[in-house]
Amino acid sequence: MSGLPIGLTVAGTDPTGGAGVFADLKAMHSRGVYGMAAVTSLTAQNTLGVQDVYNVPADFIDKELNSIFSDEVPHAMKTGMIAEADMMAVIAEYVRKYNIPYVMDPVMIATSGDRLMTDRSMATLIDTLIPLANIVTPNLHEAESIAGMKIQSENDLHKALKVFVDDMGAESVIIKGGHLEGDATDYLYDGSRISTLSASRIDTDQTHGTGCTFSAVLTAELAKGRTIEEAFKTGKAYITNAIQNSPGIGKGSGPVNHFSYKGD
Ligand SMILES: Nc1ncnc2c1ncn2[C@@H]1O[C@H](COP(=O)(O)OP(=O)(O)OP(=O)(O)O)[C@@H](O)[C@H]1O
Ligand SMILES: Cc1ncc(COP(=O)(O)O)c(N)n1
Repeated sequence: MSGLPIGLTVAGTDPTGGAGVFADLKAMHSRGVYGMAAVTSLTAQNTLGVQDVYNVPADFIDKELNSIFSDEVPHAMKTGMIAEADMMAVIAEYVRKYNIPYVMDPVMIATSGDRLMTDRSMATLIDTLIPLANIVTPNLHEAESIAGMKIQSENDLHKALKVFVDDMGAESVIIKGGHLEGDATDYLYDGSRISTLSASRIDTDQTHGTGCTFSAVLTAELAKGRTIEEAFKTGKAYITNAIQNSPGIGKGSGPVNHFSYKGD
């Protein structure tokens, strides 16, 4: 039994380290959390886009997770890119069995526009993973696809938040406002109230992996035993700072700075 908090990410790779499991591990490390990673897909991608994807077979993902959980049970976990329904079913078994805090980032389309999840997996995502999640973290487009509605107003946004928790059974949801007009405002709903955190929009295209990084910080904070609300505050402060200090890597939409945030 480790004295160090342990966070697990179950997601795809980005060999340039801006998104996916490598970004998650950096974010967890910088929050003082020991990171573990089970890989769902290998991608050939960079800051310009996704060139190819190689899916890890579901039975091998099962072996990765069995290796981890039979040896040491992490204190919290997240999922990111999960391309296919059979992979989701395998991962859901471990979330159910070990019942550790679980952050579900429903990665569907990369910033570059490339698809990272098949359409036919949507029903499984809704039926098996979302009900197990302590926090679901869709961006605006993912929230529209999952809730099955257009979000064009504050009222729509409130309705969509409620679909995730009241109808689908997640403990809480954060709809991220990276793709809203105006300020970058994120909305948390926990079944009883809606709260928001806002940051001035930073005028930049250096946002590759913001969603992955944000959900990894939430996972790290839950691994330390923090509440959802505390994790949300840290996640928002961390990602705003990380975008502000982006290192300018690559020729396209570059990654954020995983090491610049120095808050508690
Ligand atoms: N230009 C920006 N200025 C300030 N905050 C931003 C900006 N873009 C995104 N964010 C913040 O970053 C976090 C991730 O939000 P976003 O909506 O970009 O998620 P995402 O689309 O899943 O990310 P990704 O780019 O990884 O797909 C949120 O807290 C959001 O408010
Ligand atoms: C392996 C992997 N997981 C997630 C994303 C989404 O991140 P982004 O939308 O910022 O490209 C990605 N590009 N690659």
